[in-house]
Order: sequence, then structure tokens, then C-alpha cells
Amino acid sequence: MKKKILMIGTGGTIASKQTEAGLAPGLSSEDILSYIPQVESVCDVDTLQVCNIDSTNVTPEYWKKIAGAIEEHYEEYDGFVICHGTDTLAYTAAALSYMIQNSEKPIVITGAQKPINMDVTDAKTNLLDSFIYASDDASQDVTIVFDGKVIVGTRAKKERAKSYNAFSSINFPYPAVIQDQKVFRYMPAIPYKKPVTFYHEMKNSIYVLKLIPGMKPDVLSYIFKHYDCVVIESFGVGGLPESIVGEFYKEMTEWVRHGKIVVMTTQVANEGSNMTVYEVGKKVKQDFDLIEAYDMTLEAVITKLMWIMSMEQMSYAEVKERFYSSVNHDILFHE
Ligand SMILES: NC(=O)C[C@H](N)C(=O)O
Repeated sequence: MKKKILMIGTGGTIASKQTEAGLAPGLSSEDILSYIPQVESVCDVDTLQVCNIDSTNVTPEYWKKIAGAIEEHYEEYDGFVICHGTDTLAYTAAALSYMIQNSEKPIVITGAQKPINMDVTDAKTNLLDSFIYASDDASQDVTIVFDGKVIVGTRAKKERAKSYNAFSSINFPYPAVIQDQKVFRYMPAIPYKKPVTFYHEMKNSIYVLKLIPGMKPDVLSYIFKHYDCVVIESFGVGGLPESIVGEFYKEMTEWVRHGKIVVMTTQVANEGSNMTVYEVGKKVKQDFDLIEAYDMTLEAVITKLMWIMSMEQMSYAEVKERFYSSVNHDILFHE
């Protein structure tokens, strides 16, 4: 029996048309689907349009709309394919991984580097591959299908702005690839014992502070005052430079009492943090019992914190425990 798949359109290049003002989303989900008539032999598709925007404009409110549409139609379909712009696709994939957990039904996100109505485009392959993957019995959870590869929803990063292989899987293998319209699975699906769970809130009070050599500490007091959580993108395996460490201690001593959270991550995309290696990281981690990202992507760190912070008042120990508990393969290493 053919699977029933719901295609959810949100916009992006895949849905874009050339206009005088530049490429802009203008094709509906139905229009997009008409470019891959072969899908009829793969599955039965219904379409739903959540929005039609460049993914630069996607916010947590749109993640809620997408997750809400999936929750509303969850029982009616065997799987879901979301068309999305590539620029913030990795954030949406990570956000949906936290908002929809233990899903035995696949939730596939795809997009393209070139519009589907162009003669030369990656859109048709990406979209057809997504329907093939969403119709496969062993597919589950939130994944990205792009350029023939399947990437776990919490592990993607857009690493190329123009090439068809825009996304990499960070610190985690590809669970499957799609070649010549067939799924080759490298990782078996793990059967879920718990039912699918939907979460509806994401608290958006996070500031990401990217360190640069010689950075001045004057912004710290503003950031700590106005945000509940600060993610510090440090260098290498993680540490704080002397130029800001004094001010950091001053601010942290005050804000720790207010339940603010600081998470240390790294600007290096691959292999992750480990603050205990160097003097510049070890002491500050111990002094403030800091959380660190280890092998997680920045996209996963940010959306996981939004998900955790949306829950009722939690102790710092509970926040830490949640952060280090794996969701959709987002973290492998931690203390
Ligand atoms: N390739 C793309 O989809 C880029 C586009 N600006 C977007 O993210 O919506």
C-alpha cells in the first residue's frame, strides 16, 4: 500500500521565482509538487501551506506553526515532508527535533540551492528523495534529506552557501543515503517505547556571544542583564580570554543568583569542546559549574536551550541534566 505523506510548504529558494527585486518565494506547495510527477508512483501526497517566506525570516513562531500542523495531522499521515529555505533550515530541523520527540513517523525537511522552476536545479532530486525517504518503513524522527544524504535533525550545519552539498553532518554519521531513488540505510532505526510527544513553547531569550581576539568586556553587563541565557562561542576546545575574564567573574557572580544560564561552545565546527583541557577553560568551568556544548552543533544548543527554558521553573541541576540528556542523537559526549 502506498504511504500517505503530508507536504508542508514554508518557502525558501525551492519555492522561489525570479523577480525584479531578486529571488523571492512565490510557488505554492501544489506548484512545487507539479515539477515531480514521478512522486505518484512513490506515495500519495496532500499539501499544506504554512507560510511562503525566505527562511531568513523564520522565527520560533514559525517553528510552532510547523510543529502545530504536524500535531494536528499526525494521525492522518504516515510521514511529513517540509519544504524550507536552506539558510535557517538547520535551526528549524533542530527546533523540531526538540518540539516533536519519539516520532515513529518520519518528519523530513528539505530545500534547494536553486528554484524548482529552473532548468538546472537540485530541487527536484531533493524533493523526490525526501518523499522516497519519508515513505520508507524504517524512517523515523526529524531528519534532513539534501543532496542524496540523510542528516539527523540535530546534527546539520549549512557549510556551503552555493554548492548543492550545502549541509554537513557534524560529529555524527549519515544514517542513510539515497542513490538512484533507493534508500541505503547505514544505521538501523531504534523502536520507540514511548509515544510521540509534542512540546509547544520555545523561550527566546538567548544571546550568542562570539569571541574575537582582544575583545572588550563592556558588552557583558548589558547581555547578562537583558538575556536569561548566554551562549559563548569560544575558540578551540573552549576557554575565556584574559581581556574579558575579570568582567565575566563580576557579572557571573551576580547573575548566577538570578538563575541565568551560561553555556560554553566553540567556533570550531567539528569535534566539539572540552573546557577541562586548558588552564584558560578549566578554572572558569569549575568556579561556575558551567554547562558546555561538547559535540553539539550551535543550532542544536540554541534550540535545546529554548526548549528547556520554556519549561516550568527548574533548578540549575535540572537544566543541566536536561541539557546533557540526548534527544534525537544531539549529544554523545558529556561529563
Ligand atoms: N537556498 C535557500 O533556500 C536560501 C534562501 N535565502 C532561504 O533560506 O530561504
